[in-house]
Amino acid sequence: MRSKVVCNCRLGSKCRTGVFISVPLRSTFCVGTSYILAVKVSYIVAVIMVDYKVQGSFAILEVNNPPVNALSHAVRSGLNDGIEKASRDRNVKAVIVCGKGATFPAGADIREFSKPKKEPWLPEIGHKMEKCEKPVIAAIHGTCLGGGLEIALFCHYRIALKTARVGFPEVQLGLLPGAAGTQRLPRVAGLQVAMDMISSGRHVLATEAKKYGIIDELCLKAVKASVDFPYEKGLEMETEFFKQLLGSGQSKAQQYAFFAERTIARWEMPNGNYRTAVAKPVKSTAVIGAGTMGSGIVVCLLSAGIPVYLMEQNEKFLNNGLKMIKSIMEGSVKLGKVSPEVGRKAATLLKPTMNYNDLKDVDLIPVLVKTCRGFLANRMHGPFGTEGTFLVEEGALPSQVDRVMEDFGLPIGPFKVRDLSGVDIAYKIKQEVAKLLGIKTTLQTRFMNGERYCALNDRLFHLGRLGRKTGKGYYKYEKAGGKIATEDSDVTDIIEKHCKELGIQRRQISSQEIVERMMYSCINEGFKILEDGIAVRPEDIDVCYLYGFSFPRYLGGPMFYANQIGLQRVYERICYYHENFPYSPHWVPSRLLRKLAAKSVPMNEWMAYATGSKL
Ligand SMILES: CCCCCCCCCCCCC[C@H](O)CC(=O)SCCNC(=O)CCNC(=O)[C@H](O)C(C)(C)COP(=O)(O)OP(=O)(O)OC[C@H]1O[C@@H](n2cnc3c(N)ncnc32)[C@H](O)[C@@H]1OP(=O)(O)O
Repeated sequence: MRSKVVCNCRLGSKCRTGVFISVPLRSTFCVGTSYILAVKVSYIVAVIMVDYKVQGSFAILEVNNPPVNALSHAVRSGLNDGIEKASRDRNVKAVIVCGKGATFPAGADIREFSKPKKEPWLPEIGHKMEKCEKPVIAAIHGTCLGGGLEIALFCHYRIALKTARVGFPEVQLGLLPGAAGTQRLPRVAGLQVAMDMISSGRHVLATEAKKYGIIDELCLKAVKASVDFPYEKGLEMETEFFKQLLGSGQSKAQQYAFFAERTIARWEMPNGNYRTAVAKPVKSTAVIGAGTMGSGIVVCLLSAGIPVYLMEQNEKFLNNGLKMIKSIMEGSVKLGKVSPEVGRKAATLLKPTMNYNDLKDVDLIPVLVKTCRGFLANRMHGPFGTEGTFLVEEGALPSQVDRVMEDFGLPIGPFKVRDLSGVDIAYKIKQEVAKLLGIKTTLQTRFMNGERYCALNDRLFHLGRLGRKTGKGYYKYEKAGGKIATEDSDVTDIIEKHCKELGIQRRQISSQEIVERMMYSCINEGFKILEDGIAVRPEDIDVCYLYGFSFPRYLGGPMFYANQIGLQRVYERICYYHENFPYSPHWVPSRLLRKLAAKSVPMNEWMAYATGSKL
């Protein structure tokens, strides 16, 4: 006589599933519940992530791997077993593949990319589905992405909810679809649609996707193979390209960026955290100051459909700000960043004023903090800007520095940025510091408060070269307010005159030195920021750079970039520059970096050394 089995699923003794898995010393679970059998003893006994059910003459393979049903090894094994079982079962006439909960599988399990690879592979499972003599139907809802879409493309039929989204976002991870997507999508949707979907990834603007040169090229080659070669050969080529990309630093950085964005959302503060925080409705706002930053904030608020007062004391500045906002909003509509409707509505939501009384009932006034050292982004970017100017003083030209940094991956070089934000802004910030220190600078000043000082920017300011707005700054422009930067021999003359007056011997400066001095100086500051507890993890800094400075995603962020270079190397170069430039405090090596470099600490353990005890 069989003893009665009590199942540990939600139904307990009422469970009538009849197929059980025993977990030694612990429990018994039925197959087909929504439970994932992961036993928290020293080993995992069984993991079921595809529920197999037969309803009438349909076998249902329901992927059950919350939250996004990623195609982990356990899911792949479940799908593989499921399709074999359904093929054998005489009562089954058709097979449905679907996802439980929020979505159809949203792709391969990205976390597994950095682990030892385990069969069965997706293409193998897909081919089993395709060869199955019974119709296999993908029932799609939610986000059917990457490997999920590839599975769907292997099925004989695809049905989807109207609200479902499909796509190949691999490009955002520095990859291409690796389970026949590049071969099957063109056959289903045509070459043009396939190329567009694969190279844009749908989640990125096409303009950004263009930056992923190598991926574009491999995507193109793989998709082209779908027309030039038989399916098997095309598949072989796709696998080869996928492996190449998976091993690339670019893909690793993009995978890191994906998880970093999610990690930083789990913030903790002394008074609460991301779970306990409650959003307050914001119905009206005000921004004080119609300069570049204020106008930028207004644009963000208007794009989110929030009414905003723009407050300025000076009418001319107010009108300039309004013009700038109008032009940015129009540009955003043109680029498809905001819808034409939002663009039209923006005009009604924006209320210019010169009267503080208008602001008395608004819910929110963003505060622009004016501190010289800054908190995170500005503090790290300080050395970056300073080193740029020093490089020019020593022998580089602004256009050379910009070109090198743009080649490195920045969307716009530091001197073009300075022309954009205004040479006068940089000048006034320096003057405020000098005033605080009780120092009066001249064009001959080389040290301020014991630190190296470069007065080149001051020279441009005094010559009225304030940047784009005056039609000339570090570059010349087609007109005041123009956007086309052209090298200007007058700037070279100004730099040479400056060096001659101060007795500075100019020298050839290599691209490597430019990248190192620009990047390592701000990375060093980044480690000091971690040391000071201003950022709680390197991901905070990296995401700040990805969004705040459009740092190239394929480098992950400055801290990830440092990790990829190797902390030992970065530390050595910082020490070298510290020796050569002892009057620049940003080259004093971070203690945290020294410790991490000496012990080769992996990035996910850095913060254990930042808390003081190990420092
Ligand atoms: C060397 C030998 C090699 C041999 C190779 C030969 C065989 C080749 C086989 C290759 C197979 C390739 C298959 C395929 O082509 C490649 C891929 O599929 S890559 C993955 C593509 N998919 C994606 O990039 C989707 C990423 N996810 C999202 O965009 C979003 O998460 C979402 C699905 C739109 C949902 O968004 P939200 O609702 O906002 O939820 P979150 O984003 O917050 O996510 C919730 C939670 O889930 C985690 N997560 C999401 N997606 C994945 C994933 N694909 N893998 C792992 N984890 C994922 C996310 O991190 C969140 O968790 P948290 O980080 O908060 O803990």
